[in-house]
Amino acid sequence: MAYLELQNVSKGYGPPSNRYEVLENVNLSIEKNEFVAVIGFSGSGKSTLMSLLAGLEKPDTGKVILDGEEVAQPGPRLGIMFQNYSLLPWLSVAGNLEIAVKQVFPEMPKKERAEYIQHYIDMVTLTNSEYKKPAELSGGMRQRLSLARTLAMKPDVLLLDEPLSALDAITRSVLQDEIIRIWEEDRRTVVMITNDVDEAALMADRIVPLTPGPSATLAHSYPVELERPRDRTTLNFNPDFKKLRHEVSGFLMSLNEDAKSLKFNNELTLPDLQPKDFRTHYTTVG
Ligand SMILES: Nc1ncnc2c1ncn2[C@@H]1O[C@H](COP(=O)(O)OP(=O)(O)OP(=O)(O)O)[C@@H](O)[C@H]1O
Repeated sequence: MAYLELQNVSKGYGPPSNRYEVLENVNLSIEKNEFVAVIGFSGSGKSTLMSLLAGLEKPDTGKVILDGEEVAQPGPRLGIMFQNYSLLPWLSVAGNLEIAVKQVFPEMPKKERAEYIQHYIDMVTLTNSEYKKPAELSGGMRQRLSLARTLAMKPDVLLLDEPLSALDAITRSVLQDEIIRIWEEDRRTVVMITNDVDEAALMADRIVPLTPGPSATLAHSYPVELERPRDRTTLNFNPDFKKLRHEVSGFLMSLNEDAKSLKFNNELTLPDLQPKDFRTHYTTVG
């Protein structure tokens, strides 16, 4: 039996007269300890998919199942890292971590908690920024803090919504390795959204494209059968990696073409009416 599952999930927004169907009939089965990368276009419904997995949104139809039980609300087993960071603005870097750690590990002694928090601050290279508030951090620093907070809570399932998108290439590589290390050591289950095929192939066991919206759905999976540990420096020369990248990118490009032609076909045809020349019908007053 799958560990985490989306069963025929559909979700839309708006009243029936003006409904926007974001996701339609989405099915996904994830094994325990699996690392799945979902890749898709902007606005296709990736964050909506994450919110459904996290129990923050309810599907209109279908079910989300974790470990045999329906996910009805958010809980500590499902840790989501949002794209918009959702940090508490009145708390420092350390404070944002502390409130999360206290919530999940209320019994942890104070000294151990301080060390634990420092470990995560160092991991995401925010050392010496412990007392800064979120408003004093750059976008990338906020993203790293948000990642540290999600990782420190040690949820069974890590739901990462484009966790590394705002980072420079070097920090991005460091944190990619860190996420892989945590996933391997702690044997978590990970669902990560990314728009980067190379990142997905480097990190995941499986890549699942999301088709463009409206009514987006998950396409067939691409298993990533590259040996671990994966070395980013040699991966570019690996024929299996090149083949996978070519296949996934080609599929995404074909989806994009389909989406464009869909939009073209959806263009409104206006009625063939000629405007009346009002001057010939009405005389002006005065
Ligand atoms: N609460 C909401 N109410 C109404 N429409 C919504 C709501 N949340 C999302 N949408 C719409 O659903 C669609 C998908 O949004 P979503 O944020 O899930 O996409 P995304 O793939 O994560 O986008 P991006 O890549 O730009 O972050 C968009 O058209 C968006 O406007």
